[in-house]
Amino acid sequence: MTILDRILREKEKEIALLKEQSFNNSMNESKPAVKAVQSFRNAEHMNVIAEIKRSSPSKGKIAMMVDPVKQAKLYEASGADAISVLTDETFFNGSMDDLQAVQKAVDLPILCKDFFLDEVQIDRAKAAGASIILLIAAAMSAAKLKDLYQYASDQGLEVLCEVHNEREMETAIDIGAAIIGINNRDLKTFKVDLSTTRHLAAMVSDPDTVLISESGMQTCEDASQASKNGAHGILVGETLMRSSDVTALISSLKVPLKEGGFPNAR
Ligand SMILES: O=C(O)c1ccccc1NCC(=O)[C@H](O)[C@H](O)COP(=O)(O)O
Repeated sequence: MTILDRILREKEKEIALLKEQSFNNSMNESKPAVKAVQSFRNAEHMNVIAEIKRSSPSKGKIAMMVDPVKQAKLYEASGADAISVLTDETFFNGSMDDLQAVQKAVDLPILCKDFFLDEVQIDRAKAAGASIILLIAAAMSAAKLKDLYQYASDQGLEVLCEVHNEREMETAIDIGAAIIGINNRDLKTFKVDLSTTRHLAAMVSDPDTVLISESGMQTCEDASQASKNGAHGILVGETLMRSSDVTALISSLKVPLKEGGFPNAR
């Protein structure tokens, strides 16, 4: 059984519990929905989605003692364009409370980075203040991906549709995903290969698609490579969490965006 299988099995239990509880959607005081990530394509510099990540299955403990609000404020002050909050408790030591606290503290769009398999999780993320959710193509059938994508869009949320291989990219394109995240980390083997972005970005021909290169980003050279490959944004977790100078790091990652977008969009 792969780590992704194990995570998804836990999620099924979490979903069953969520359905037993009833949380009050009307308590949501989230800011008005704006298509923030979709506007990434108009930027001149690389958009940085800075992640709050205490630990991970691949790296173990990263920053267990982090204060998510302090870290989020630092990200915002340093020029991050959005904040990703890992909300899974079992495998990443995150929580929905983290997301809610971060959302109240900053004005940036907030990505709820979790393993979504059901509408009830989308409702909960929205209620906590997320403006973007993640849908992982490897986690579900194409039909389910399409349904959850539609559901989240109907709720006014943006969707980062994550792919890791050609088949998943074809599915994301087929369902009309407006924002596609290319994960350089194979969620089954944990191997990180930044050339995944180059390889899969070449399949995209719709100039309106926003591409995000996810995982393994460490240096401005990595960000430049992602830009050259057509990414409009990068999602950075561990490197930022371990950095002693977040401001300098984010500034260095905001490299110029390649004119004309990704290779096939010309
Ligand atoms: O990071 C992991 O070990 C991991 C394992 C299994 C599923 C998902 C995982 N990570 C979630 C992410 O997508 C990353 O946190 C995100 O892309 C940032 O990656 P990094 O900059 O390498 O921390």
